[in-house]
Amino acid sequence: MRILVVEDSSVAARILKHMLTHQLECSIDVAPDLASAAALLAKHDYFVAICDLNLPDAPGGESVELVLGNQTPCIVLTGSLDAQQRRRLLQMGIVDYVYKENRYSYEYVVKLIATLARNRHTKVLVADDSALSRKFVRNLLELHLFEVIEAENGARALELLDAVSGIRLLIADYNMPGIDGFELILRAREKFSREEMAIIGLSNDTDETLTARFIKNGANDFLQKPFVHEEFHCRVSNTLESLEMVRQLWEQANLDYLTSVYNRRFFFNRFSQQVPVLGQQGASFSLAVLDIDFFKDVNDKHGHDVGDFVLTEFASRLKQSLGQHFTVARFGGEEFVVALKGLDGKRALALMEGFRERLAMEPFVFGELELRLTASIGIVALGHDSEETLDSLIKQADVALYQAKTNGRNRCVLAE
Ligand SMILES: Nc1nc2c(ncn2[C@@H]2O[C@H](COP(=O)(O)OP(=O)(O)OP(=O)(O)O)[C@@H](O)[C@H]2O)c(=O)[nH]1
Repeated sequence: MRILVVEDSSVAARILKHMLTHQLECSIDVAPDLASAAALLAKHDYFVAICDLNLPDAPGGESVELVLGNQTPCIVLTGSLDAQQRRRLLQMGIVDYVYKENRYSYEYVVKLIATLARNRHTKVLVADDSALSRKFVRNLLELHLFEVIEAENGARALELLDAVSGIRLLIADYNMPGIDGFELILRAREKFSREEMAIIGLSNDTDETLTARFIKNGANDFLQKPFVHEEFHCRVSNTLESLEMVRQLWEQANLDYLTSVYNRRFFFNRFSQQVPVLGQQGASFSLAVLDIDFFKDVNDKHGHDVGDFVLTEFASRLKQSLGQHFTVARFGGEEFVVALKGLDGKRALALMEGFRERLAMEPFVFGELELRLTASIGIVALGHDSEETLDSLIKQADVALYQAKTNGRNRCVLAE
């Protein structure tokens, strides 16, 4: 990521350069005047430019015109701004303006650029029956580099939520024919939790109970139309920041810290209620417990770093070959578990045999080191009309695993 700082004060430019390079992965060019800014813009593509409004050879904000004319997103740095200048800059299409007041101003700039970099990969769905209103919201979102998708009514928004993966924010207008904003939010929340997608409601209705109703229906925030540029962006970025925090908390609670596959807690939450139901239904379900052979030797001979690498690589191979269809978890140490929903014992055994064989053939490479490793695997299938629980299945798979170990390791054993 390359950033242009157009700033005649060498102190301000130095502070910005220091903060940006330390906190973001980027390279910085500094232009102390308009002429050098023009030369740099002609030479490089910039992710964003930070522009001082008054330069010695451009006292009237010409640097902003130059940057925007070059299709580069522009953040304005200024000592002061009157209402007219503010309106003019926003109309010109700057990303934001920041007062050069104290170090927090510079921190704000760094945070804003980090947010812009994230926004490029963030999909936002705008559902509004008014084409004008949709365009206005789209323009504001695109200024902050979001990927925008539009829906002209609630039904279309629901279709798009199904068809397009990874939508992180839904902005829903209240007054829409057919499915209105409330119903859209209720139905969207049936599919997407608060960890997966944030929702902001919009309305030009003056009913003062709307905010509470939107939020009670599952929205994260609400904006009354007409709203100003700054309020819109603050609400959107606060909402997405909370979404990110919730996601991080969820990951800390449910993913294994070393390998990033699911942890024991997630696995039990997902399957302890499902297993008895599947048993009563007579559905096919198997469970495999995997344990790397002689893993202690890896730690003892090559150190914990290599041991950690082996665990991470093992988890990644397991996830790559099975994770798309089945749930892979690390229960602790070098023990992994896979829930094979839809597979009876015979098919589960064939699948795990395939994984075991590939594992044994492909060495683990860590720098100069090449390690040939194998795993022992215990498998159990849920019996028809059984009254099994997840705990009892794990115990049986553990017994099968023990047999695999005592029979010579590097093998799969299916529990009788
Ligand atoms: N590097 C690393 N080692 C771990 C971690 N968790 C557990 N271990 C080590 O894993 C080893 C487990 O070894 P054992 O259970 O004795 O089994 P083994 O050497 O794999 O032998 P078999 O299972 O009988 O083939 C122990 O040395 C633990 O210290 C971890 O997160 N990182």
